[in-house]
Amino acid sequence: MTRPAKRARLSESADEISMSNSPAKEDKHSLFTTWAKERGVEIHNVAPQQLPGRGLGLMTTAPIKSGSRMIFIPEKAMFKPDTATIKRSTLDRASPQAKLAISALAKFSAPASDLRTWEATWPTKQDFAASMPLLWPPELLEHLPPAVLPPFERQKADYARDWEAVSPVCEQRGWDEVVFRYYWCIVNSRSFHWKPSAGRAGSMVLCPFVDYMNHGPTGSGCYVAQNGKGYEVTAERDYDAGEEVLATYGAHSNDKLLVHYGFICASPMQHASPDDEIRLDHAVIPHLSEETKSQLQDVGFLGGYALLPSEYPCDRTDSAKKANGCAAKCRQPWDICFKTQVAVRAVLLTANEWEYFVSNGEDLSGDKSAAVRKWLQPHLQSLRTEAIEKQGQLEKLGEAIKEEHALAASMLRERWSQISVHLGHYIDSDPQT
Ligand SMILES: C[S@@+](CC[C@H](N)C(=O)[O-])C[C@H]1O[C@@H](n2cnc3c(N)ncnc32)[C@H](O)[C@@H]1O
Repeated sequence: MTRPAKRARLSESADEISMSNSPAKEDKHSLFTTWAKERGVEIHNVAPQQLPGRGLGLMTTAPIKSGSRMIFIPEKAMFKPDTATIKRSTLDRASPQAKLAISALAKFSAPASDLRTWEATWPTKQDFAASMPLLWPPELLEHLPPAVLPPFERQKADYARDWEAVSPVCEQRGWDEVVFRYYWCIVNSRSFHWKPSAGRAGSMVLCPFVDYMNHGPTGSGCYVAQNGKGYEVTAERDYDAGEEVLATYGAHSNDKLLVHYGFICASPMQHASPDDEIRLDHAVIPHLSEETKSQLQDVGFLGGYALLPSEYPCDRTDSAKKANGCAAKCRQPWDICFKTQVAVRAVLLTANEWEYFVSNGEDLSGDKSAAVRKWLQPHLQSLRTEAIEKQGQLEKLGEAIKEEHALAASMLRERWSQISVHLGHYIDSDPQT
């Protein structure tokens, strides 16, 4: 996973911390590690470290065997929504995220709170302003790829609803929106869902120390699971000392990671994340007739079109796989998904032929893949051209824009580049060769 070099947190210089490099230094991360252990958090052979392109992350400090426990967070160490704050503020009906964010604001920001030892290790408001589209100015938002817009609009609506719910209590307590939004972003990027047993209600919680873990694609190298007593992180493979331990936040495409977490993963042609996809709705749907759209709607196949990395055995050596964070299988070539196959066949085939394909996944009379590819070609080429133009615009914008938005411009450029590269590969490749 590569990120632009500027991604080091704005809030701390790269040499300010590096626990594994200088374990004796009593910096805020050492203090927090001790604080967490005093609350029952078990930490085995991992420590936080500043990493280029991704803020802080967890590194192994010694070899770790597959199946061993790396971290354990007991329930008593978790930060939960504060019932008293919620009742006093009559927020019982607010969303789980609003409840946890307002509780964190009330408890972490209290002057004498010992939670400040934990808070000191978090990103700052400037870090979120640099990375989260929710906080970007319009001149950056106008360059969001179309596939980013639906999750982005949903997030904006969620935030607006939460702010509306909590604003009376914030006004009463003298907290402004900037402060609330900070804790909302913390909850958004660092919370877990805790449900210890079937009989007990679940809630969103913050978990100390494990919140240092960065994301890797599905199958990245550890299991994060809850048992009745707490959250446990176990090694999914053997680790050498000095490797980053990644957790999977979910099988998210880069479009979703950008909106929810403010970063994207690298997506090289042959070693892309198995979770990534290039959405094609914007390129395909405007070219479907109303009749075709309604035909697709009836079978639940209208929209959700994508170019996906397909599986092939990775040709890297085991050590290169490990070093590059490859999943067990790497992906190539990128190909259109089944829904796209169905949508284009709805344009090209008779009703009988189309229904046969929908039910059987193969063509009734001869393979129609070449015709599907031919129909798609000009539409995907337009999206590819848009992606190439966007990269040029973002390069210029990156030079002209304020320093604090350079990271955003560079992430957007990278995403448009991934779109143009994968589309180009599909458009230019000949499936017969
Ligand atoms: C749970 S925190 C992980 C710790 C965080 N890196 C820090 O400095 O505190 C989640 C945030 O880490 C960053 N992050 C996580 N995985 C990443 C990755 N693979 N590449 C770049 N940034 C990542 C994003 O800013 C994300 O919102």
